[in-house]
Amino acid sequence: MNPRKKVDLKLIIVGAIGVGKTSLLHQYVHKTFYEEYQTTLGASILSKIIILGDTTLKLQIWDTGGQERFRSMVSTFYKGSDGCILAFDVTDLESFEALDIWRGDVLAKIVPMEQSYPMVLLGNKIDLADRKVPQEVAQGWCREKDIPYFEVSAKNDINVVQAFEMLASRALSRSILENHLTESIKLSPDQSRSRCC
Ligand SMILES: Nc1nc2c(ncn2[C@@H]2O[C@H](COP(=O)(O)OP(=O)(O)OP(=O)(O)O)[C@@H](O)[C@H]2O)c(=O)[nH]1
Repeated sequence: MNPRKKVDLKLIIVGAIGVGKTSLLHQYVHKTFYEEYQTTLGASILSKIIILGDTTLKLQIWDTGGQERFRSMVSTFYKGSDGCILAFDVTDLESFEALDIWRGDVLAKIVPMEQSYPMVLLGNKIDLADRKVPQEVAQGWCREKDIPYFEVSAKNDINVVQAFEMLASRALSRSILENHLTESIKLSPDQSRSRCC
């Protein structure tokens, strides 16, 4: 039997203050949820190992604070990431309206292959009654950008695993493609020599 391939991926979770980024990550990694709110100062990292097909993936997930005063500082953590979870709170219209800015900040740090950089959008807190952002509006935003959309609840553990693992799977495909391209570039000088001599 072939041993499983091992791949390390760096993922980030980004969005406005208080939308539930830390809660989503804790629900995904530790299956826990805390009602009390403790803002993230800068960034923190959690890891999780998962198996996708014939690959063991070590996910290193960077949780970034959504406070405006940290925006420029946290954007330095986006570099080298393999994929991004954008999050907003379905009961907080401002957090949805800020998504273009968060997305722009992330893409500004991603080189090369910006076009294929994997993102997913999570509309969190769907367990609450006072929704302000209709599902169709969020779906429309995603359709334009070709980003998958998940309605989630960190509190009730709705769709959390599905969303993280969709991103992990897309990030893995992109990383395989990038490695493949890098290998072909490394090979090409020898190949051209063997052709001419
Ligand atoms: N009802 C409900 N509350 C949630 C949910 N997710 C998070 N919360 C609450 O929302 C508050 C903020 O959650 P955090 O996970 O700290 O939010 P954050 O986006 O990491 O916040 P910053 O680090 O300040 O940017 C906390 O009181 C959480 O308990 C959810 O799915 N449903």
